[in-house]
Amino acid sequence: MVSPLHNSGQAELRDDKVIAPFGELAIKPDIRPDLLFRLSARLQTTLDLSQLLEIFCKEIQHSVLIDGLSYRVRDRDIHISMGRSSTHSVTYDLNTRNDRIGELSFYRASRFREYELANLEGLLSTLVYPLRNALHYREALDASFRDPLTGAGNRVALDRTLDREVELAHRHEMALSILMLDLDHFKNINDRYGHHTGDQVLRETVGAITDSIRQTDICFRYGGEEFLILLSNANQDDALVVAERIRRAVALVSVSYLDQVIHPAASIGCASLTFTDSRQSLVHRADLALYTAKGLGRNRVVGEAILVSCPVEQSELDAMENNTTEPDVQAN
Ligand SMILES: Nc1nc2c(ncn2[C@@H]2O[C@H](COP(=O)(O)OP(=O)(O)OP(=O)(O)O)[C@@H](O)[C@H]2O)c(=O)[nH]1
Repeated sequence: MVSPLHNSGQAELRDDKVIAPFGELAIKPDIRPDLLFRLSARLQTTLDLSQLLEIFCKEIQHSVLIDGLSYRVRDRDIHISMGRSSTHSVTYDLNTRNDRIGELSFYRASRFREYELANLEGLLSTLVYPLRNALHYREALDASFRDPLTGAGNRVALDRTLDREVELAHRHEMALSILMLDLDHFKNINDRYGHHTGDQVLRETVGAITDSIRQTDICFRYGGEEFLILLSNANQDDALVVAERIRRAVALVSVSYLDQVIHPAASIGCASLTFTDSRQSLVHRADLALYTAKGLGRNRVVGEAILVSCPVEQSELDAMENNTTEPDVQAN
């Protein structure tokens, strides 16, 4: 499985596999063939990164004792740890010819001996390809839950996430709010400046939204120019504060078209989970709040308190429909 070690200190795997660099190695790995065989068979059984590393961590103990390991892929925001981190560690930068597949560190209370490092490196050779496949799988999975234009979560992701979050919030009696955001007069932006500019506005809007929320909150593209923002552990007051922050951030978005600068505006409706809410009723109330925000003149945030204390008649909404602000356009 593993070629002899070169003087350069790199262990090269057959085909295109390379683990580099290993440092000054003089000792060849001495691993029982049955262990290598079983390890590589077990690593073929899953595409889940955590499971893969768990299998690896458990199986290699037959050859090298470790207290824990940690795997990190910096540019993909992946960090998985298991076991304990101890005083002594050794870190490998894992690569195939075409992919950098992250850093793997092993921890132990006592120093690693040379022959143990040689064995670790031999064992790593069985992990490289399965790890690369698991990373590709995770990438594909991520992509299938993302809107390709804006990078926001798509409807499939929304359906799965919202059901789960509503159930969890009910079970643990935790607050949960959603914001329904719709860009104002977006059709005019498309009509005047073209779809390409419209697309750019959508992308920048999602950037402004994600910069305004916590990492645990999620932005989904609900429809064309409509977004649903899921705020975990946020009650109505929290949600209104976040919504206003988002509204302001969207108003600061600027997209250039020839000598003009387009500033979009957004209307936002908020709804917070009650004991009796289902996912559908929660979304429906956020939609109603959004509808009210549009009716009240757009470019504003409306919470449920307004719906309760100041119901807006349909006739009023219709009258207000004709009296609204358009996207702001400035000439340079
Ligand atoms: N550029 C671009 N436009 C889109 C996309 N998806 C939907 N749209 C456009 O979004 C526009 C939505 O228009 P409307 O539903 O009339 O809403 P609006 O003009 O924003 O008006 P209000 O919501 O009432 O303020 C339509 O012109 C759609 O073609 C997209 O992916 N890219």
